[in-house]
Amino acid sequence: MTSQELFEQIRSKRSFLCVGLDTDLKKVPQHLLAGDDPIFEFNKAIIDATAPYCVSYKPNLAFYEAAGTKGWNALVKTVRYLRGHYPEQFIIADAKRGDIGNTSQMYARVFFQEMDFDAVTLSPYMGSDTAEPFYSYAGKWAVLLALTSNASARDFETLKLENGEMLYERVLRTSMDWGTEDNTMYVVGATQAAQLGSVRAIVPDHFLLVPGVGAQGGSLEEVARYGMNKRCGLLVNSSRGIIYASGGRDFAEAAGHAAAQLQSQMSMLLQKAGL
Ligand SMILES: O=c1ccn([C@@H]2O[C@H](COP(=O)(O)O)[C@@H](O)[C@H]2O)c(=O)[nH]1
Repeated sequence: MTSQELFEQIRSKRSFLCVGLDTDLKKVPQHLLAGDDPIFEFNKAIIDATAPYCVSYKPNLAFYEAAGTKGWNALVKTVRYLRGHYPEQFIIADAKRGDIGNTSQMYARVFFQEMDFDAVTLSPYMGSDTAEPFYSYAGKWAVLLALTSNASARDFETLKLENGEMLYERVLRTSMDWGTEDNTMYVVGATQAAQLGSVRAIVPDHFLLVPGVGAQGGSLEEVARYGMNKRCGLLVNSSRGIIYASGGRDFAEAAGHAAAQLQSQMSMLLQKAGL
């Protein structure tokens, strides 16, 4: 998918919502646990309930890997289900990978060839050769961690370098030449909205993946105010706030309701920006 196609999806659905599929067996409603594949059944119900209100899904790999072989199989089925039933959705593997070149080639093959994700999150800190293999797949995206949503982001990401720029700013400046606006996105936490102006000064046209609204307390309005560009340029993720809106039999309906509420706010923000 190109950035223009993603923008067209955002405009037509009046939403820049990315639903996080952080499916934890301990939080899956009791009545699903007796089935053969509770993780997939949970995801399928969440997807069917939320798809009208979002343009993207982001399974976080940790939740699937933690469930072993069953978790991995459920992830494969989830991606296939999305591709088969909702081909317009942009699917992000939140895997935070990145390793020496030949190992990164294997990661790229898993996520882009074996599983057909659109994008993978990467840690850029080992340098350009760790991201390069991901760029050899046409139409696929690298989503580089820039300024993350957690409080300890300040341990390294906001450290000042010798010329006064912060480390995450150097990451943006250096890595913007690794790819293009059609295959590179950056992760910036919603809890870091005050820094979005500096981010946009460096990467005005790139898409940003913004986690941290909902459970982490980030403000959607502030993210839009400081981060939106002329083609929206934002995918705002919410995971727990949507998929665990209810822990009962009505979990999917409640998730649909939570997603619809965010979509309605996003629609107003898009309108306000003239998009
Ligand atoms: O800076 C980051 C990078 C990734 N994440 C991930 O996004 C979701 C957020 O989940 P919520 O339940 O909506 O808080 C989760 O998968 C994180 O690992 C992030 O939060 N911050």
